[in-house]
Amino acid sequence: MPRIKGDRGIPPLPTRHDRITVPVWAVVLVLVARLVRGLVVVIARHPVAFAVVVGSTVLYRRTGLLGPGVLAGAVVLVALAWRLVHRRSFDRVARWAWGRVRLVFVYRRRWRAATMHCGLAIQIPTATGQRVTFDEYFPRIRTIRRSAAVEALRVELLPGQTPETWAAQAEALRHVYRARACRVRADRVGFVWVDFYRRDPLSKVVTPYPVDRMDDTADLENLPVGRREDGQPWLLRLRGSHVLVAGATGSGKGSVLWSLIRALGPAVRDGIVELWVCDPKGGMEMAAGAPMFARFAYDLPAIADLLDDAVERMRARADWLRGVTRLHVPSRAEPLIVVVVDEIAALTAYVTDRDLKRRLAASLPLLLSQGRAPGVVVVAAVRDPREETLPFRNLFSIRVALRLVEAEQVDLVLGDGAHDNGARCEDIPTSQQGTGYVVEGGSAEPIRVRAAWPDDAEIRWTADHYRLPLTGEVLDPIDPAGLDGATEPGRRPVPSPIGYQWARGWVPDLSAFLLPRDSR
Ligand SMILES: Nc1ncnc2c1ncn2[C@@H]1O[C@H](COP(=O)(O)OP(=O)(O)OP(=O)(O)O)[C@@H](O)[C@H]1O
Repeated sequence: MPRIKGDRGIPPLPTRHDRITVPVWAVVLVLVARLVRGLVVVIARHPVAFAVVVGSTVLYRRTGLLGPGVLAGAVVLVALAWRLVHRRSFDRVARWAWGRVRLVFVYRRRWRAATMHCGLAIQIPTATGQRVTFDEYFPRIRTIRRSAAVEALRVELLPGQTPETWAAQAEALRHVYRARACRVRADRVGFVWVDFYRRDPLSKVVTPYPVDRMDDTADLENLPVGRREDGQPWLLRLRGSHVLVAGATGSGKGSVLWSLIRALGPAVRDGIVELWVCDPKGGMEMAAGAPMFARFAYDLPAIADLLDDAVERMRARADWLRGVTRLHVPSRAEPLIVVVVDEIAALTAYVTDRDLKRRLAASLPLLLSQGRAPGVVVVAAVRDPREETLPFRNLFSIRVALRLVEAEQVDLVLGDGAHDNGARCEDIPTSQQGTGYVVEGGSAEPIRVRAAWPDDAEIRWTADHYRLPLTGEVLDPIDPAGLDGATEPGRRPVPSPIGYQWARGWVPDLSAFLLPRDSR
């Protein structure tokens, strides 16, 4: 109901203004001033283009067609030489230049109409005595960034707009600019990035990345496991994160796990990562990587033991690190323990033995809630992400949703609103295995990714090339001054004739006979 006795002023009524006579010289002066202002703005916005136009015109006037022709030839030759000598810098500049061209001739050309028809421009009616006109305000494109797959516009929001206002119009903008997909990302306050995806770099199988040169702990925060929709590598931050991969049967969960294991190869070989692998599906899926695994269990009792040991190790480490650091630094003496579980639902929902069920129900949530800081992280795959099968899925900080059967499952895996934000996992074609969406560290925006596909030969090569050190190495005793390389008190260096880590995993666990009790 409109208020009748409010404190708001009465809106101005349209009135007919007095007719004012303006001298011709004043009109001409205003027009010239506007022209000069427009010219200055164009020069300020496009200095390079302006310089090129002026330079070419001057050259043409002085030399005829010869001058510009020679100049163009010289430019082409220099560009070719540059491309041959330093392809990377050439590509960067070429991308920038082509981006400017696209900005002027594609985006700016249709920008006013696009934003007006999508409701992203603002019209304020102004009435005079004779007619009603509108003051129009258009959002400004501040910059463009271009890669092989995506063109991103940084846009300044108009008053009253939020990133959600723009996200709601992403589909309409996609059609205006004939893009394959359009997504909106929030930038710093007052700005958004509007990403127009042109090519789909995920339509083809992604070949595994070279990982040979990864020998630094920093790499554990940037493990290349596939490709992102913008064509960049999909880098996974494993140190300090638990990872959940959900997907229907045949969606390619295995390729995510194997790409991750493969990326960890150099760290496994160097002893700064230990893989503790549980395959409740009988061991067939993961057995090929056994030479890399510090522990490998494929029946429920063994898996329960493995998880109990992981909890014990986590607690001991947490006691030792308390007050020293907030996040464990992996070292050869105290490696990052990566507990890989293929089909975690087999440990949470399908266990019938009451004792095992109790042990598993205790150890898994403990690892997930407390393991991050002391360097015991869990990477798990699941087919059915419902509450009944995976009650603690929110404890995973990185969640990947591959092809899913129902749209409702998307928000279960990636968090509320992910489906509305573009994660259409139910629409992923069955032929695009390994493709999905990832949400990291509480970000609301799902990123479309595809895992690399290491085939059987590649997995065999990886397992062989990055197998565990076979000879037990005598590790330095505790170094109280430095954390890196320090040994946890109570865990002593392990000399072993057959290789300590090897003995604890694939072949029967001989540590019970070989090692003193406190070092197990
Ligand atoms: N990233 C990928 N790129 C291309 N093809 C893939 C990819 N991942 C998997 N595939 C193909 O899809 C098939 C099924 O993959 P995978 O076994 O990893 O699925 P899954 O989700 O683990 O299935 P399940 O739930 O039955 O274990 C593979 O045999 C392979 O042919």
